[in-house]
Order: sequence, then C-alpha cells, then structure tokens
Amino acid sequence: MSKIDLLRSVLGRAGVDALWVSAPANVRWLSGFTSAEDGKVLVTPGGATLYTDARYTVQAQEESGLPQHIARPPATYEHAANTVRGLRVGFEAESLTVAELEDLRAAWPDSTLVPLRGTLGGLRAVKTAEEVEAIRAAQKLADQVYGEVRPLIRAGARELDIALEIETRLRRAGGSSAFDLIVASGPNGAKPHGHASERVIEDGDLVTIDMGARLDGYNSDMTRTVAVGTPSAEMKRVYGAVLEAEEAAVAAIRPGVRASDLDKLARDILTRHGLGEAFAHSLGHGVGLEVHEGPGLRGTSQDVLEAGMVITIEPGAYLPGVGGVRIEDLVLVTEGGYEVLSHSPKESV
Ligand SMILES: CSCC[C@H](N)C(=O)N1CCC[C@H]1C(=O)O
Repeated sequence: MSKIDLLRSVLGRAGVDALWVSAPANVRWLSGFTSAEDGKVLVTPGGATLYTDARYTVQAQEESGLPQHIARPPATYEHAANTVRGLRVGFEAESLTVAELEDLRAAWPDSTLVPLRGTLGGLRAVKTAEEVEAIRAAQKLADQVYGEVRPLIRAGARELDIALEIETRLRRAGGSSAFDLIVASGPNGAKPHGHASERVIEDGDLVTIDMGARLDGYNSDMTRTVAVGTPSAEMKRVYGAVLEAEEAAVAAIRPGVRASDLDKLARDILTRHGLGEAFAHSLGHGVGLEVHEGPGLRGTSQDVLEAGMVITIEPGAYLPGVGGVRIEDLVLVTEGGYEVLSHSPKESV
C-alpha cells in the first residue's frame, strides 16, 4: 500500500475526507520533497498535491512523485479551495499557526476544518527498509566521528572544542549534527540537556557526549559517558547502575512489548540502586526524519513496539552539583527481537 493510501485509511477512521499536511517531516515523508519546511501536501479522496513556491520548481520536480502546484499563500489556499469545497478537512493541530488557520478558514469558507493530532506520527513510527538504511548510515557516520573524537576527550579540553570537532567532522563527511550537541562534564553532567560550554574538563570527570548525525534528512541519536582519569567511587557506582538499566532494557526489546513496560523495567533497576528520582526523563523515543518521534518510551505511553521501529534506549541518573551519567543506544526492533545500530564502545568506568 502506498503512503498516501495508508494515510487515507487513517483519515477515514479520524472522520475527515481530506488532510492539509503542514508538519515538515510529514510533508517530506509523503512527498519526498527535501525542503519540506517550505512545502505543504493536500491529501483528498481524489489524489494528493505538493504545494511549494517558485524557489523550488526544479527541486520539487526532481524529488517528488506527487503532482505539484507552485504558488505562495494566499494563492496556494485559493488554488486548493475548489478541491476541498464541501469536505471535512483535517489539519495538523501541532504544526499549524493560528494565523495560518485563520487564513485557511478565510480561503475555504465551504469546508469544515478539523484539528487532528499525531495523524501521521503513528504511520511514520514503523520505518520502511529504505528508511532503516538511511538511519543506519547516519548512525554509522556518528560512530565513525565519535571514534575519531574520543581521544580528544581529556583533561584540559573545553566542552565547546569537543563539540566543534564533532560538528566539523560530521559536516566534512556530508552530514550535519542532528541536534545541538550535548557535551557535559563533571557537575554539568547533572543537566540532561547540558549543551557544550566553556568548561575545561578536569581529571576525575565523567563526560557525557550525546550526539546524532543527520544524513539525507534522517537522524541518529547516541550517548556515551566516559571517564577522564579516575572518577569518584560514587560516580562509578552510578555508572554501573545506569549501564545495568540500559542493557536490561535493550535485551527486553521485541515486537509486542509495551513501551511503558520497557520504561518501567529500566526505572525499577535504577530505583533498586536508589537512583529512581535521579532518572529525570523518559527511557527513549523513536528516531527518523525527526530526532524525537513516535513511539514514546515513557510511563504514560500507549505505544506497543512493532518490527521496523527505530528507538533509543537512554536511561540516565543526574545528581545536582555532583554529575551525571547517560548511556544511549539506537535500536531497530526486528521480527525476532532487536538489532543495536550504535556500535561505539561503552567503556568500563
Ligand atoms: C535535544 S535532542 C536530545 C537527544 C537526546 N538523546 C535525548 O533525546 N534526550 C536526552 C535527555 C532525555 C532525552 C530527551 O527526552 O530529550
């Protein structure tokens, strides 16, 4: 079944006749158009159209198999008005501004606009074989760059310089950083999103490197925590506990497992080590055209693992004023269980 046909069946269940797709990752996924932040897709019972502007006429023809209409709003909306007359048209509530909604309402007076959430997210969570290969390639690049930069993580280096090295090497290889790199040393390790600062790494520090490569639009995500010199006995114990939780959660991955159960499994291990409160975020998430996408691996998630999903497993423990540890692998859910896509070594601490 084509992606558009798959989407149409979802729309039927959502009670709408058509969908105005505005989330860039969804536009890209449906159309193949890589400048998706400047594109929209209208899916109707009769077909699907990619809307973009004249800066992309040639690129859209090269990249997308969908029929295209070149215009800028409001001409875009006026062109679509005929197609959506009398229809219930869903729109992506998470990715349409209030101003855009007002413009759509003005241009489509004879349509009913219906807010929808997560309509395509569920479809995108299970990757095609091509998407898996794209993510695998992104992770391979991340592993290569991590290996090159690992020797530079030593006392006297600034967090910022490590981050710059990683970014430069990703760029040189034709990729880019999937997100604002996290390089968090010593007490900065207590910040789960501790972006690289001017702090100079000291002997005895643990250093958390959370990095991803973006290649051909697809992302990877991986975290390693390494020791510079000899860390304190307390931080060694924390490292051991996080590693135990991470390995147990990875080993439990298979189709049919509830995402919330995986989160609980890792959380229970850290709680047994007295670190339940220190695990300040969810266990992981899906990765693809976006760094954070479905499924959500958290306590409240309704998601169930399926073969073809690509997920992170990333437990952590954060001790304010002291430091932190996070260990993260990127994992493909397979029919038989799982395949770990991230191959950078986890060092003994
Ligand atoms: C800003 S992207 C962060 C990537 C990272 N691997 C990640 O997803 N997380 C780090 C802390 C928890 C988790 C998150 O939910 O952001």
